[in-house]
Amino acid sequence: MTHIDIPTDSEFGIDNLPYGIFGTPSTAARGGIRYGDMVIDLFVALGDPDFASPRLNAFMARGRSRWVEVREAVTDMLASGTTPAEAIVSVSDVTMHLPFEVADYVDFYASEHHASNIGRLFRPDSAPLLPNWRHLPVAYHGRAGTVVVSGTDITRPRGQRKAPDEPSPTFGPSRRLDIEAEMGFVVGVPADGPISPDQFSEHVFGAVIVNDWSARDIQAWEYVPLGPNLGKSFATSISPWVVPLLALEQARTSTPVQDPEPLEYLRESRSWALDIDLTVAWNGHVVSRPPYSSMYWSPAQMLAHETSNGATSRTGDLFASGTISGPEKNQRGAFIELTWGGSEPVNLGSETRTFLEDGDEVVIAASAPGPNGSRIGFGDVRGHVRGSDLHLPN
Ligand SMILES: O=C(O)/C=C/C(=O)CC(=O)CC(=O)O
Ligand SMILES: [Ca+2]
Ligand SMILES: [Mg+2]
Repeated sequence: MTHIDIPTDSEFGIDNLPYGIFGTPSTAARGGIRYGDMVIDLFVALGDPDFASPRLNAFMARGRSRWVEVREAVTDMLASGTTPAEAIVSVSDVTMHLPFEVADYVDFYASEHHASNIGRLFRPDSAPLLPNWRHLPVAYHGRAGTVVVSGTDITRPRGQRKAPDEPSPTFGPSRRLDIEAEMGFVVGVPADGPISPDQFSEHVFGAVIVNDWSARDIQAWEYVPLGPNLGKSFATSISPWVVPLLALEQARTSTPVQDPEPLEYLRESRSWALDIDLTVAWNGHVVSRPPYSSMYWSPAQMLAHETSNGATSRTGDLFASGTISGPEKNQRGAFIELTWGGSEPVNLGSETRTFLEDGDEVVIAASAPGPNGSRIGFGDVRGHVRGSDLHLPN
């Protein structure tokens, strides 16, 4: 039995306890909880076979009463110094894996600042926000099978690109590869129909950071009228630690005033808007600090909308917020906004950038307020851009 000491200001303290899938050179991938700079092997510590699995899906499907039970058992174990020594692994000795099998992946567009900026850049001749935007959380279906864990290299996608001044498209590596800093939410308990905003915490297990890589040249040419496809489907990265909703009580806040008042099925009795601060670092330089609290639609409203037509939900369904951009320039969560379509390069020390170059690395980190002045860390999601090495079709 071991008492684990961690720094009092750790973002992975007793009030956080996020879940992930870790492996070591001697153990296969399985479920663990992060505490300070340690990972607690939950299969060894609790003997629960759900944690012998290389994905969290079985545990996530158990539901809220089991989530509370395990959280309490781990909290008691850590507080009483009774963690079995053989269940404690240093984070520096583990490889983190994709935490859950992604069932479906839907990406929203819930930031008014992002939607207005993108509207101006993509559709300069129309009003920046389309007429539906304040009535429903706009979204598109992404590609679940290309959601990857933080640390996975991102190969520059190829595709059809056509700038407005080019007479016809060409095929080749994207010249405008971008990021999107977002938060994602994962469904634990399936549903056979609508999930009202007030049922959110019965179904949603937790949250991760998302980087929705986007090839703006491919996207701009392909997206009319059906929305993004190959410009985004090549990869979406998520952080390895799933912060349970149970750790986010102190982070709950309210959305900005929603005017017009949303239709009844989108109304929350207490909002699931969350106060989460993100940072975006490009080759080690922090270029943006997007505030999640500025999002117009809450995650409970997004899930309510996505299921409002009667569609079923599955364990592992991932839905992301959409790019998080605040009102200020240094709060924009995509480089296309930060550099205003590539016309205002950002400084990275001795270099400048508009879009991503091969070899670049992007790290998005996030944290939220916890009890008694503590911070709840999400860790980070990182990705390194590799040159395109796919064959060109003839
Ligand atoms: O407005 C458009 O045509 C496209 C918007 C996006 O690229 C946004 C998207 O993926 C959703 C988001 O991240 O907000
Ligand atoms: Ca996106
Ligand atoms: Mg993507």
